Amino acid sequence: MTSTTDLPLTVSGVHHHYRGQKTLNGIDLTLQSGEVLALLGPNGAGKTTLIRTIAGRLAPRQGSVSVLGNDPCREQKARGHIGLVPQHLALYDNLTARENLEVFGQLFGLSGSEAKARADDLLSLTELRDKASARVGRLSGGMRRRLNIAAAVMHRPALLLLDEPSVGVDVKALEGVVALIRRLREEGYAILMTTHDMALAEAVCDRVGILKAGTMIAEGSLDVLKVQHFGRSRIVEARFAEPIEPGSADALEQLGLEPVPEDQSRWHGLSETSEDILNRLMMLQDVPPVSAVSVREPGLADVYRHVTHEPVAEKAIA
Ligand SMILES: Nc1ncnc2c1ncn2[C@@H]1O[C@H](COP(=O)(O)OP(=O)(O)OP(=O)(O)O)[C@@H](O)[C@H]1O
Repeated sequence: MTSTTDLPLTVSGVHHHYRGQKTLNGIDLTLQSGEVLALLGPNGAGKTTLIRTIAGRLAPRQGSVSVLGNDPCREQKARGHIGLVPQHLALYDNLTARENLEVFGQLFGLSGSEAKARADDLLSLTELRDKASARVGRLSGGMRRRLNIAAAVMHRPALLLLDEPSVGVDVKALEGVVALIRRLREEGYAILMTTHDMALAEAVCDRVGILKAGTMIAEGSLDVLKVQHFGRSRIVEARFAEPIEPGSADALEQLGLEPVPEDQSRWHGLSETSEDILNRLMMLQDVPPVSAVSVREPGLADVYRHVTHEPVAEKAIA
């Protein structure tokens, strides 16, 4: 059996509150080396509070956090096992990419020559070699995000915490961030990231945790969560030419459909045998014309909507 001392992260019964308002309500979590866990949840769910607690920036009111057997709040040694990339990037804009990495290396206790060698390796890993001498202020959002991730692993921590790694990164540049997270996972980093971006989470995570009002309401691999919440059913979705008026909603609800929370012209429901529902949908009168229908396997966005009863963020897909 793996003990707490071997694991990059063990969170046990963590509670936190701000001025009497509960923000974390008994969180349990473990993370193995080479595993990526995406922490999802609506605004204010407690994701950043949990990341800050794990990083040792906030003390839990109750419960404990262990990083390779050390408490990040009390033991400096634990902080040496953690790399943190905050949502708002922490880089020196007037220094070059290479200089930034070297400065971070020295802050983490590497010697000058160690920091140089490690910066070289990480410039290659992040595909920023040709930008090594460029000032950070001149780099794109995606490049800066990759560089900040590199800075956070200069000292080879066991645990990497990424708070909203897609912020400031456009859709195309996100591929570079995805590739980097995958490479770091292959190198054995345990990675915990918060995100609102379902596509990013689906692309890189081994497990998902969904927080709502400080409670972990779902946790597991995406495959397990899909079976738990949808069994063998698939998602049937109809897109209408116009939003549905209240008077037409009954007919759709009788088919077992409900509006997609973030888009009232899309209605969806679960079905094991989709043909029947599709035929009945086409026969409906007094509803606007159907412009598209689809039948698909549930994805992370569907699991998220199902357990949180909240819309998925705009940028997310499906
Ligand atoms: N410094 C603070 N003082 C008081 N309340 C706070 C503080 N920081 C966060 N909170 C509250 O704690 C709760 C959890 O906030 P947190 O930032 O952890 O959520 P989040 O899931 O990261 O949200 P988002 O997705 O919007 O970043 C919220 O109700 C928030 O208002």
